[in-house]
Amino acid sequence: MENVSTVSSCIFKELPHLLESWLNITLNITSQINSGFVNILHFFSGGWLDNSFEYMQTLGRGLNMFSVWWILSIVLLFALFLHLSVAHYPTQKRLRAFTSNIPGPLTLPILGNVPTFAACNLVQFFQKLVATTNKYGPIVRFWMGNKLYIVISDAESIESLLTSKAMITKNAQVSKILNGSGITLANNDKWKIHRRIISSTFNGNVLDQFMGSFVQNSLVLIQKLKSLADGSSFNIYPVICACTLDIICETVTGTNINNYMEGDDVFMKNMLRALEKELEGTYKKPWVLNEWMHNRRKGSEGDKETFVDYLREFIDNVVTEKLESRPNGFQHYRGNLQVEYLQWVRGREMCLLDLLIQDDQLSVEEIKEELCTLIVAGTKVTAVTCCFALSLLGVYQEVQHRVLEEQEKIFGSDIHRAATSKDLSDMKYLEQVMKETLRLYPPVPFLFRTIEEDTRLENGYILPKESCAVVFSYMTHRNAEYYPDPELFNPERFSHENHPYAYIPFGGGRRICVAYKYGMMEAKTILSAVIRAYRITTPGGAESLDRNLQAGVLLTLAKGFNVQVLPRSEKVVPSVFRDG
Ligand code: HEM
Repeated sequence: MENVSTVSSCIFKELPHLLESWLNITLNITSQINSGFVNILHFFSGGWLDNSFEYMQTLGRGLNMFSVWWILSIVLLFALFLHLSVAHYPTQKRLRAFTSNIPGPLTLPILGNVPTFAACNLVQFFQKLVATTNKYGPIVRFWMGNKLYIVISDAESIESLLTSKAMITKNAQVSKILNGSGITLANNDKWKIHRRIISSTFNGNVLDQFMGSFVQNSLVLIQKLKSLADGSSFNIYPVICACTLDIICETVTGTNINNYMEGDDVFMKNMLRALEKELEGTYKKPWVLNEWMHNRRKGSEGDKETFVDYLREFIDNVVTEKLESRPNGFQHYRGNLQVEYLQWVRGREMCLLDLLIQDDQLSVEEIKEELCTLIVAGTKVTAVTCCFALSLLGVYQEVQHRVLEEQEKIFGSDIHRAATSKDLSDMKYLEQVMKETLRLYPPVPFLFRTIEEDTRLENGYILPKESCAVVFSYMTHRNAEYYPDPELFNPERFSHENHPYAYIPFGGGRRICVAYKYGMMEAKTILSAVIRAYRITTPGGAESLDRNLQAGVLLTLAKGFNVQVLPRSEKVVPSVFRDG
């Protein structure tokens, strides 16, 4: 009885919000009634509804199917409303009490702000989120169903959040999306141990050894671009992504995935598609947070499944081969063979897998899990970084010219010489260009954290336990307080110090990107090779970037990274490839 009265008083309070949101949702249901809604019902029912509809159609001869949909939708919504009101009311009440002073858009009970975003594609979603954050300020709350998200974009709050010892848990939703538990997703104790091991393997000496792979695969990229360099516009993202995939597979497992797949590009295609739309799923369908729903949904995600299956198969085979080809065979793994193993490995080019085996702290399964994680975490994000940088250089020709001048100064007459790690450290201006690119377009625009205990921020707001904090780095990076004239692409702006948490393209605190040095070196090597060989132009100009920004797990461009590429001169294309 008490529940019923508190629920009704809550509804009364929210009545104005309800009316506004109901209008939104009505429009949505109407527009999607013949496609999305049928799919959802079919998904829930596992097929029985198909038969029932045929039966209903017969029964309802003369009855308009549209009204049958309406009746069904109202009954379902009402049942859902009742169930969620009763089941989640105590938690909701607590969360609302804590966040009543946090600004945010009007919400509908049960659905919260879902209707605001439900009809959006990823570009519109991103634009709405930016507009809402601009309107409400550096801390904004959103209700997505019964889940509370608090979006934060000021450096002080971000610092207290990311450096907090209590809050290192990544959001459960992201874990479900990636279906994994490597260090990107693992929490607490497991994360601490694995993080320490992986970080120690990405040291300076090892990164120097990876230069060979960075350079070699960049040359393959230059060769691939040759057939596309006729001045016509094309999407450079898949070509760059193939390069970063080769690099990461080679440096992590010691095997070139292209050779392994023998030219089968299904893996690559699935990888480009996989995970792209995941965030859209999260904000449009908050019910995927539910364990049972998630398990039912898994089967329908063909691209992701295929990609992860391929990757796991690749890693299984590579690891088994590696262990079997070691001097004393697989059965001696975890024995005291480090010295002997090290001597064997030293005669060859080292990869991360060698180092993890040598380190002897992770089990074979754990090693496989981490390799998979690193490949997923490291491929697209570096490709997106390179693509944004090339697109910006294509817009700002004078900046591109300065980058080329710096390259010519470093490489002199031997412009095709393989870059070394010393060359990379001399590329100061290119580094500024990359930093400015990552400021304007951070490839990971959101960092999700589950709040495990009530936490007061510097500005007095409280992040309540069980809510999800979202660091919106894109907005932080475009805050005029930290970056005067923030929309301007100005590589020189990095000459002075700023608040450390006002620049977070690699995250920050304890979960800062474990491979940011690797990522910077790899991207620099690729960009240096491309700029030495080709002149880039971005046909749509700067507006074509901002207009098409879309936020999934990564920040990308909805219509692709379209550029025009022309060889600088015959002499600039490496001679080994001239007749290729
Ligand atoms: C320019 C390229 C890159 C950018 C912008 C980038 C960005 C990021 C960001 C923002 C995070 C933090 C996510 C969070 O706090 O929720 C992160 C974490 C991570 N990144 Fe990167 N990354 C890059 C390259 C790479 C590469 C090449 C690898 C693999 C070789 C990699 C592996 C990881 C891993 C494993 C984590 C999880 C660390 C943890 O949770 O302890 N990243 N990255």
